[in-house]
Amino acid sequence: MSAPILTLDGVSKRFTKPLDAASKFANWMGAGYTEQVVHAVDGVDLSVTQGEVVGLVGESGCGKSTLGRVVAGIHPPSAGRVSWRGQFTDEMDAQQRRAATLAIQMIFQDPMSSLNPRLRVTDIVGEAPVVHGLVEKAQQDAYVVEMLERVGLDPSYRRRYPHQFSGGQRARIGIARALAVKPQFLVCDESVAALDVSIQAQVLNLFMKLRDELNLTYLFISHDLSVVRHLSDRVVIMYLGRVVEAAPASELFKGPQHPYAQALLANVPSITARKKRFAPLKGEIPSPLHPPPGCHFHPRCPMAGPRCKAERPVLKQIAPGHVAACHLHDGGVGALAA
Ligand SMILES: Nc1ncnc2c1ncn2[C@@H]1O[C@H](COP(=O)(O)OP(=O)(O)OP(=O)(O)O)[C@@H](O)[C@H]1O
Repeated sequence: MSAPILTLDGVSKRFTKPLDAASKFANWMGAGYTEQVVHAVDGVDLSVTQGEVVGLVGESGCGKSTLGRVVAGIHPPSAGRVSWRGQFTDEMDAQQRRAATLAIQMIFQDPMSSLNPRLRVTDIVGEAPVVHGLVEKAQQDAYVVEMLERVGLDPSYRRRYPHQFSGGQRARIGIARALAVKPQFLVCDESVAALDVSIQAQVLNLFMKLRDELNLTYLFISHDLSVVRHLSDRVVIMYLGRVVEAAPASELFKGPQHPYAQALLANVPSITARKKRFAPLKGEIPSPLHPPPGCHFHPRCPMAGPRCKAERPVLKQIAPGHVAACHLHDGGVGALAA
């Protein structure tokens, strides 16, 4: 296997929030709460190789977008390190950081809110490559035409504004804007979630065509397991800020090993129609303000034992390229480690 181009090593991201009304009231009663800390991402290790499509899945609020933003350099990690093409991002000089920022682009869910409504498409797509010196000002228009053609948009519409396009076309404008700075790695955050199913399929096909044409690598964030299954070489499952299982897509969908992954897959009718092997997921995801101790999933896990309440499971290899963080695969859930 080739060397990874992106590596996350124990990456965490915490956000501090001011006290809410309930906590302030509790303080008035003497509770002594200080600021609240959201543990959005908690000690994630991840490597991605050139040309890979990694699907990142999990319930709402588990930290997928935050992790994607750390990868794209939008959020600095609170702990741990990110390395891009063998170099730690916190050791890069300004020029190297700029190159990495251009190389890793993020495509967001809602193109309407991520495209400036006051700019014409030609400026949305063409400004950044000129600002970053990738294209001469005199070449900007021809370059925009090339980018729009690449994503399947009629370039004669380039003087229009975002609101004059359909949802699918706006998604393509967002993709053209990202491609215009010649990225190598795309973080797609729910990039097709807002689209009708038939348009989704077209945009997913475009992502795959671009991968082949431009040798792109993807971190594809989605809550939709059917989309991820269709697209990904490897799937990473997150629960409350942590990776609980990662495996080649075909292997994961055939035989998920972590009870959370099993429950998540059981919730997808298209995957479980023929075989009802696992019980669907029950209960609410706990708050990342107060994650449960030990295995974060233990309050909802049908297999949890005393060890799960006390000890954080680590990722263990189950098969080549297949890891899961569950005590069931690491000595059992029954007794506390000595
Ligand atoms: N800037 C921020 N400030 C404070 N809390 C944040 C911030 N960004 C995210 N969070 C919190 O971090 C946690 C993880 O959020 P995140 O958006 O990464 O999850 P997600 O899995 O992408 O969810 P969704 O699928 O709903 O987008 C949530 O509890 C969220 O409220």
